[in-house]
Order: sequence, then C-alpha cells, then structure tokens
Amino acid sequence: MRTPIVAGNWKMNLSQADALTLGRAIAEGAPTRGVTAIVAPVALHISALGEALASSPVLLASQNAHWAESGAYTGELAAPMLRELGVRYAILGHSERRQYFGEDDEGVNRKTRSLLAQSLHPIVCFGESLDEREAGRTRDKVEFQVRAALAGLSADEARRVILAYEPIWAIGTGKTASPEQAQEVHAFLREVLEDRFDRETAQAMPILYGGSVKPSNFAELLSQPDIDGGLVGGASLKAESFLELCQIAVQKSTAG
Ligand SMILES: O=C(CO)COP(=O)(O)O
Repeated sequence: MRTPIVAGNWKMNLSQADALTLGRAIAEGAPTRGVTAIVAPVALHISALGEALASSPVLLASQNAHWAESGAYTGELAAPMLRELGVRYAILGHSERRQYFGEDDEGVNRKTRSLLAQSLHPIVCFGESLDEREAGRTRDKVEFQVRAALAGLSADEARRVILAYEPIWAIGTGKTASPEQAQEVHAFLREVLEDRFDRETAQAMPILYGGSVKPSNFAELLSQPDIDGGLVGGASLKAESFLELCQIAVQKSTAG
C-alpha cells in the first residue's frame, strides 16, 4: 500500500523566526506512522529547520534544486548542498516556477534525472490551466507533462519520484478540484504510468493532489483510490491545519 503523503509547500513565506515556530509545532504534533509528512521552507531557512526537525518524523524538501552538482549557476541550489542539510525531496516544475521563472518540461526532466542520480526524491508538479480544462485538453496536457518529466527514467528510478497533480486554476484560489475531477485525472495518470513502465511501477508511484487542499476537503479527496496525499500551500502555514491534514492521512492508512 502507498503511505499517504502530506507535503507543505511554504512558498516564499515566513520569517525565519516564524518558520522555526511553525516547524517546532509541526515536529511536536506530527504522527510517527501512517503518513509521510514533508515541509518545504524557503532555502534560507532549511538549515535552521533541519535542526528543529531533526528528532521528528517530519522530512525536509527544497522548493527547487539545480541539476548540476556545483558550478557557475548564480542563485541556484545544488542537490549535494541540500542533502548535507538533511533535505530528502525537491519540488520541481511547480506552476509558479513555470510561470515566473521559465521552468519548462525539458528542464524538469533534466532535474528529475540528475536529482535521482544524486539521491534526492523529486516531487514533480504539473497540471492544466483553466483554458486548457475548458477546451477539454486536461488529459493531453498532463500526459504530455508527465511523459516529458519522466523521459529516460527506468522503472526503478520512476518509483523514487512523487507526482503532484496541481490544476493551475485551483492553486491559491479556494477552488478545489472536486474529488471526482481529481480522481479522474489520477486514474488516467496511473494508466499512462502503466503504459510507460509497468503495472507494479504505476501502482507504486505516489500521486499527490494540490490546489486549495484544506482539512475540510482533504478526507474526501484522500478517499479516492488514486489520490495518495496532498501538496499543500496555504493550509500548510498553520501548524493546526497541517497537523489536521496529517491526522486525516493517518486515518486513511489505518482504514485501508
Ligand atoms: O501550489 C500549491 C502547493 O504547491 C497549492 O497551494 P494552495 O494550497 O495554497 O492552493
């Protein structure tokens, strides 16, 4: 069975003092089993958070990482540097990075392949815009993005990747995809993964949903068979709601 995942993407929020307060509260309340809890602070705070979370079950993610191990890439973050600070995951291809920083499918694939080689787990984001959904192009878009991100990977490598379906129209808007809308896309992705790799790999890979996830809608989203967790923005910035999401995930794993 796939362990449910609750991943908090803090985006460009919180002073270091506030990030530490939040991190400590999450560390204190996080369940020790039944959920993989992950937080992604801004890079500046990763080191301090690493210490605050050290003896807790909460794992650290970066919001980005470069493909190279080091070199002349001003402003970028290398996987070995992140690993040194205890980071295990890196969010790649978030729609905000695609929109504002020119991240594209080719770059996401390059990062995915090199981060796997450098022992980080990529959390690969993708999703359709409102125009694409309304034009009936959701499946084409997500299939294209997922195939592009996973190009060149072996099945063993793919199993170390987390996918995150984030319909752009649902991010930060308060509009969540309905559980049925999200499940339809997740089930379709499972077929794409089976076609691309094999059935075991398709079943093993976690597919998260992201876009206005909160405690009031998470249980229903998670009750869908192909939704394995949430990539959470706004609701991850408060310990109470993040921990509530973790508890909902634990309920799913003990029930299923
Ligand atoms: O972009 C997101 C997570 O990566 C979703 O953000 P919200 O949960 O604030 O909609």
